[in-house]
Amino acid sequence: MISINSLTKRFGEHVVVDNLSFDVKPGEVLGFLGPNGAGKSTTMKMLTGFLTPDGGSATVCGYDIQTQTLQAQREMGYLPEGAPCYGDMRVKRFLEFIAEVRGFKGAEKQQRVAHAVEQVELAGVLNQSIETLSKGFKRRVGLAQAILHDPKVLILDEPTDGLDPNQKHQVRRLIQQLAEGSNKIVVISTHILEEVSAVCSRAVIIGRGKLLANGTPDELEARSRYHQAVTLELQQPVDTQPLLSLPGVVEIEQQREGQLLTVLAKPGEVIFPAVGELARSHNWPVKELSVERGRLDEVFRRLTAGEAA
Ligand SMILES: Nc1ncnc2c1ncn2[C@@H]1O[C@H](COP(=O)(O)OP(=O)(O)OP(=O)(O)O)[C@@H](O)[C@H]1O
Repeated sequence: MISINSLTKRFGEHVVVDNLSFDVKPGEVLGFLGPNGAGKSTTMKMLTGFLTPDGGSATVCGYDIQTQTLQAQREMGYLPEGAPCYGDMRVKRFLEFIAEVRGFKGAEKQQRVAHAVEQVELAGVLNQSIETLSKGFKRRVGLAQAILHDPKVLILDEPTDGLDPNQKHQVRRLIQQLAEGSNKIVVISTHILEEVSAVCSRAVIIGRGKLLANGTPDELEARSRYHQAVTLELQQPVDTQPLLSLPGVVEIEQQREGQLLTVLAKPGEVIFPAVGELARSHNWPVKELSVERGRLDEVFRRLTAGEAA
């Protein structure tokens, strides 16, 4: 369990993390979202004991990160933003070094390194120096050092940043595998909203260091103006006036010269059956009719509008 209570950080006059509180429970993959400069990395650095808060507190698996830093760090794996340092080290030696720092020796050290190498598929580059690796492989090395000691909590700062779509997919699959069936906690910071839908069980959105939203992807999507919106793909445009007369319909958006209609519902209203019935009774040339869960990107943009630092 992670518990963050009124965490605050200032750089000079600038309040970067502002009275931030939230919890993460075992088994959760938390997406930590916010625009550039929102304070995500700073929060993660405080949570992992690399930066001292100016106010508030955080506990990881019951250990206070300021007064029981080493115990808390033992429970955590941390992938900082960017690439791992020690660029001139070979991958295998770097991982052995991290295993030694984590207190492993002899056969267990070798076994830990081998297991992490297998999990993130690094076998092909073990004897290559880190600085000569591609960005994707550097991220994998970072992930391998974070999971070496099989921590209960993984803190990953933009784990897929700069990766190509295949590598993004692989890293997301790895995060899912790590979280699946275990009671681990994974916290990933990201600006990529598809990542939240793909891997996260909950998302926290911050802006200027303040909490703006905390909910499951479904709950956040339900806050979208497109929640329960009905999309009609038509062979030719139709008179949309009858749609606007339906109770529960608030607005219609038209694209492709009227051949794609998005019918927006009033909050709390379900309009799909009525829209379907209206299309049928008017014999509209409908190619496709679908209902939306909501758009996370629109919720994110609305919540964080004007929040970019
Ligand atoms: N050591 C520091 N000294 C002064 N200001 C800092 C320091 N570290 C971060 N900041 C400032 O704090 C703010 C938050 O930075 P942080 O890196 O936490 O944001 P972020 O949400 O992780 O952003 P991004 O998505 O761009 O990585 C920014 O305005 C940044 O310039």
